[in-house]
Amino acid sequence: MLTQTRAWQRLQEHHRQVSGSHMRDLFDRDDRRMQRFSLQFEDLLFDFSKNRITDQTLELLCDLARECGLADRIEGMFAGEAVNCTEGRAALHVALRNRSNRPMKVDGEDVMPAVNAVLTQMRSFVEGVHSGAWRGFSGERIRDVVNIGIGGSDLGPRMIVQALTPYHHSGLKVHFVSNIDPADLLDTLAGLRPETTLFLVASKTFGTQETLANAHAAKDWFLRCAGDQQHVARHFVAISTHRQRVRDFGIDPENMFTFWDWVGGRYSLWSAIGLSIALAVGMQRFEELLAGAHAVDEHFRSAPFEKNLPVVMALLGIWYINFFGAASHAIVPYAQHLQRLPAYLQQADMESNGKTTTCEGRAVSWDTGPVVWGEPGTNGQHAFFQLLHQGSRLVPVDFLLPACSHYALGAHQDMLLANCLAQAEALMRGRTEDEVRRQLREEGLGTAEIERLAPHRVFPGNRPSNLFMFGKLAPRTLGSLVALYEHKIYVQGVLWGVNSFDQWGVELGKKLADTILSELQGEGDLREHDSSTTALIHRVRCFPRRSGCQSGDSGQQ
Ligand SMILES: O=P(O)(O)OC[C@H]1O[C@](O)(CO)[C@@H](O)[C@@H]1O
Repeated sequence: MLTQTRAWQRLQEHHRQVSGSHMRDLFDRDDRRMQRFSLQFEDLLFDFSKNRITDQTLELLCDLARECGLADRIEGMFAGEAVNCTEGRAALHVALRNRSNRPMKVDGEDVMPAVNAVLTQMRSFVEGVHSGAWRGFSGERIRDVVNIGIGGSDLGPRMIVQALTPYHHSGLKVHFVSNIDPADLLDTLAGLRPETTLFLVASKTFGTQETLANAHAAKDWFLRCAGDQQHVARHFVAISTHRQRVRDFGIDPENMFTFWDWVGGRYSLWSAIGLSIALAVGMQRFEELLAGAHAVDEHFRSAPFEKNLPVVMALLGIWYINFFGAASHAIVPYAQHLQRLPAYLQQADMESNGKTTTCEGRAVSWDTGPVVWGEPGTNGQHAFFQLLHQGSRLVPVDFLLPACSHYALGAHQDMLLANCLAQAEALMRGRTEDEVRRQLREEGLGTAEIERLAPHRVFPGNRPSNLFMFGKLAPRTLGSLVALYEHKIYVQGVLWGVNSFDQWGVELGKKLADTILSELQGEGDLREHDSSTTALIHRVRCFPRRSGCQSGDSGQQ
């Protein structure tokens, strides 16, 4: 039991001792604080000095990890053990980026030959599309790629493709369609020509309602132009673990890129699910992404906990969630191209650790995964930073900051950097009442006005943040960053005792949606629902939307 470990008890005591201290004083007392609480990994600097920690905090947190058997659990994951305890599966996404090519085994079988074979298949496909050897049915080159997938079959590739915009292959645009809202597919298709469009149907299970419905609609759109079913082969490829369902859909298994059940959906961007990435930036860049992640895997496996980036990231999170009661964690990249990183990490973290049952089937009596959210800076400063600075809740923040831009535009990048550093400093240091009064006096305000305004202009500070700084956002760096977060999530799952690799919590809603869908489309009696759901279904049935929308009266179909 986590809460009965010796380290946990000592951390509780330690929390009582240090929770009253202010980071401002910790910095003032120790001008080497940044050096002591930062780690360098290749191009990445991880500054975690602006946290409410001392040397002892870190020691005790590492003790907690040791008492929870973290070292064995890390090895277990790399050894292909069934760490996904409810589904009896390995979670071996690290094999997908195992650039050392050392054997990695699942059920006694080395998976590397199969992993390498798919990479070879991806390379030849990507080269074919880029060179124009792979053409559409009319003989024209492929100009647009549409990835149809959702959740892990969308968020990772979408985030990476956007993050690597400066590396995009000219002449090819990659689009993503995920939502079952007809607007998503129709808006995307509106600008495309079937003759020059390639669809990637990305679904681990090939059974996801939204993806299949969108893929069928895309195929209808394509066939309305191409006519002949045999042309589908030049325009539709599947990425899945499920060969039969791919065949049933009408995609030749020749055009299928496979992966395996030991790859979790939200950990799958490194697999063939990353085909959209490889098409966007080329296979070499994709392999650089894998290499960056692999370097982190080696670090994660070998570095002592105190110097182990993902372990330290995870322990800091646990410190705030379990000892300070933090309920959420903000991800704020100061990089427009990392716009989708918060959404990606939302799934990675919340679908992994949004659980309250331990692997042994017991209810946890401690808090688990936080609400992960965020937006790029500086936009976020003008939206939610008010609450971060002066709100009643403690929200730890991760800042991600490329020191250099791929673009040159006046002083923009320096302004971006200055804003990020200023926010982190302000969150930490705050502004005392004395400082406020002094400033207001300097501004020439009278005593009464100072008294009135001072309480509003005090910043408590002592608000924790981590900061990742790196050079330009390059594929290798990005691969490392994503792998760091993946392992952070695993470490937290291990300490909380939950299975980070299943997602039973999304099943119930999916099942109910199937039932309600047939009720919306039928006229008969409803099954038993609560009075609210029943009334809402009846309300929907009354809307004239069905004839209008389904017949495509917008003219977009
Ligand atoms: O790749 P698939 O099988 O279509 O699943 C898509 C997503 O659906 C989920 O199962 C649940 O929403 C995710 O875990 C997964 O990434």
